[in-house]
Amino acid sequence: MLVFDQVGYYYRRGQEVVKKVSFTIEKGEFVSIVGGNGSGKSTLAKLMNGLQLAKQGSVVFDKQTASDPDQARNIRKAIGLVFQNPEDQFITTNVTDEIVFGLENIRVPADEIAARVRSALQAVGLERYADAAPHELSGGQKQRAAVAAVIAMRPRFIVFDEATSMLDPEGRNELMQLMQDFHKQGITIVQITHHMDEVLASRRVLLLDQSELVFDGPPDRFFREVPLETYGLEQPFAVRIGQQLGWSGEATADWKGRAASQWSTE
Ligand SMILES: Nc1ncnc2c1ncn2[C@@H]1O[C@H](COP(=O)(O)OP(=O)(O)OP(=O)(O)O)[C@@H](O)[C@H]1O
Repeated sequence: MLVFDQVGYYYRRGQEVVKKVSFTIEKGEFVSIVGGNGSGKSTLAKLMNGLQLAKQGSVVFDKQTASDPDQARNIRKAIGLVFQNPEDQFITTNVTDEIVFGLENIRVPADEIAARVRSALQAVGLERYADAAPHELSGGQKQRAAVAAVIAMRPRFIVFDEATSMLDPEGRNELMQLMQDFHKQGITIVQITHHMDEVLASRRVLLLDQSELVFDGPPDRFFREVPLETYGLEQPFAVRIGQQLGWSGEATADWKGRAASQWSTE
């Protein structure tokens, strides 16, 4: 569905920030992308939806090639991006206008817009905040408004780029729950995260290190095989607590399972 083939990218010639990265993400997957600071995760997110174009290799989504400007427009419509700071995403002065702006941009017919706004607000639980200004919202609500603007465009695929990182625990939980809900509805989810607890909600982990893809596999293998500290990553909270309390690997594994089931779709 989304195919990266030997993708390379640099902002300045000679300083590659994505090096020969290849992977395929199938429809309906829930994937985490992790890696240390500056390893190239955000650049990868922008390459996914055609915001940036590969300098080497190719990015193809459902037979649309990102290097073709017309096809890139289709990719941008199909793949939504949610960023770290919802403040950066607000362009208008209230929640409804924000959603409408995106819909007009992709030329949704005028008679369809009101219904799309309603269902997007409902999806994120912000029906009562349709007329609110961004400063009237909490951090979590702002991020949910940003998600509403993306979901209203009916994307088939959403990339969350450290979207939980500025939220308090309640806001994080709400956003993780939304990701799970969208995933259940068949939307492909990619989350970029520094929180290893959040990785447990996904089914597959891609690890970037110094611009290269160095691991691609399920979370249980990731936590078993990858020396996280080497890559500037921390063990999930439950695992750290288990270690500090001197629990056995078995007990820790059990806690990992319980932490995962918090967000599990099964
Ligand atoms: N607009 C830009 N112009 C020049 N260099 C950039 C630009 N954006 C990112 N970089 C550089 O590209 C490299 C990869 O950055 P990127 O933001 O993709 O990494 P990241 O893994 O998302 O980092 P973090 O976890 O810190 O957000 C870094 O060295 C960064 O400084």
